[in-house]
Amino acid sequence: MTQEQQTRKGNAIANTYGRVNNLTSHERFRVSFCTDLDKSVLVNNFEKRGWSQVGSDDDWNFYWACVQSCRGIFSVDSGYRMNDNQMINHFPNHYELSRKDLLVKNIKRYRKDLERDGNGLAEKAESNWSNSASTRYLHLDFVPITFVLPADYNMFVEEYRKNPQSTWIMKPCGKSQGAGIFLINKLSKLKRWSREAKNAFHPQIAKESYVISRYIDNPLLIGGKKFDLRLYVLVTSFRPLKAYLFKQGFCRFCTVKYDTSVTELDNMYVHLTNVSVQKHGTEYNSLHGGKWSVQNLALYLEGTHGKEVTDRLFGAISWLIVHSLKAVAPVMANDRHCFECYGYDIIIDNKLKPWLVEVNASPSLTSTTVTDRILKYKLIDNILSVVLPPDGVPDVRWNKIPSQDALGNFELLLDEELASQEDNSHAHHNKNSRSLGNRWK
Ligand SMILES: Nc1ncnc2c1ncn2[C@@H]1O[C@H](COP(=O)(O)OP(=O)(O)OP(=O)(O)O)[C@@H](O)[C@H]1O
Repeated sequence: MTQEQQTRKGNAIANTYGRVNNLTSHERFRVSFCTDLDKSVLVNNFEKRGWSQVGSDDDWNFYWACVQSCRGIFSVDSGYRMNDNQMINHFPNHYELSRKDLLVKNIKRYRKDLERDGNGLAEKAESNWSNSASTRYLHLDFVPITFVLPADYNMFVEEYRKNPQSTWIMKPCGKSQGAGIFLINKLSKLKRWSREAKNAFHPQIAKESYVISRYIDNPLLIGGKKFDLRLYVLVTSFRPLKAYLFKQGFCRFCTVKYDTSVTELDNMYVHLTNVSVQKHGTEYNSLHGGKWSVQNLALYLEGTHGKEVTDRLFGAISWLIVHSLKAVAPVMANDRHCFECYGYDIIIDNKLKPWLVEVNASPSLTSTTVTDRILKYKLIDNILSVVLPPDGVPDVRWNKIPSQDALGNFELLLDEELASQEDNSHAHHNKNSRSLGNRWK
């Protein structure tokens, strides 16, 4: 940032403080917003609230930023200090949750910490994956076994040799929308790729790191097709953890029937559920966009597997989300100006076990269908009413306790502050767990 930009920013902040100090009523405070994303679901929501748009170098109160801008704002070099009437939609180090390699690293550390403390959650048991006995976490086993390449190459080979029949999925850590992803079922394929990618596995010269994860090759299929779940989770604080789950998630279906044969291994229309991949397929239907609401999924599952099983699955999904957040909470910079809406990608296997595939810090706000647009508009509307105080003016001094009405389609997933205020927090947790399965209805 240039000297001049810094001075302008400093003035802007001083102006805002001045305005706040003289504020006698909400009417006198015109909220100004700034956004890097030209999305109607965002801008319409801001304008509906009577907010006015300003540039990022101006005096903003609410910034819906892309992660790059956010990095700039929080960088030490920028010298930027936010005032009490400014809020932004990312935590400074959200990548601890949203980067594929860091998510796995944090979950591994979380399990180890719990194990060291003798916590029952870290209980282990012998498991039989692909007929080879190994020890697995009983409860905290919700992320497919993953290694970071090139760093963990030797560990990966060791694991691979235990189950040479299994399939693995390679994903570049810094990309999204299915870019650069491929499946492998032979070590030789990985070695060939490494040679062709010019020393991709040489730690000193590797340009990009990858994660390699066990491929969930037994996904639950509906109509013979693979799908994943996109759920939205809003976090308003990491310490204490306050998280909300949006009840209107959806399933994203592949356009081509699932097929595990080797000949289809490179067919991404069979294996990757990303809309950005599927929309290029000849079978893509732009009316429904290959999507199903999570409510439809629940009804389908209740019909095919029964209510109890369905409730248990949704309870397990909520549980998985809570523990992924707890895993990163200690390392998150808990800046009170920040909130974040994460896009959780979950695959359900044919034993109805949910697996966490990825967490997105900037879930797509592009609408591929009319239903999509309505859903995303509502999502933003509800996010705003949860993160803002009742008068609608950004203020980080607010106690962050939204009213029941303000939640809209969000449901409280976890509020550690509230839980610790309960006389018996254990009883509170059990009460919470029991209701988890019902929160999607
Ligand atoms: N371990 C796995 N087992 C089975 N399928 C997987 C696995 N990991 C990823 N996939 C499939 O690949 C798709 C892309 O994976 P992922 O979401 O991790 O990558 P991405 O390119 O970063 O996508 P996004 O645009 O959501 O960020 C998933 O939506 C899922 O369908």
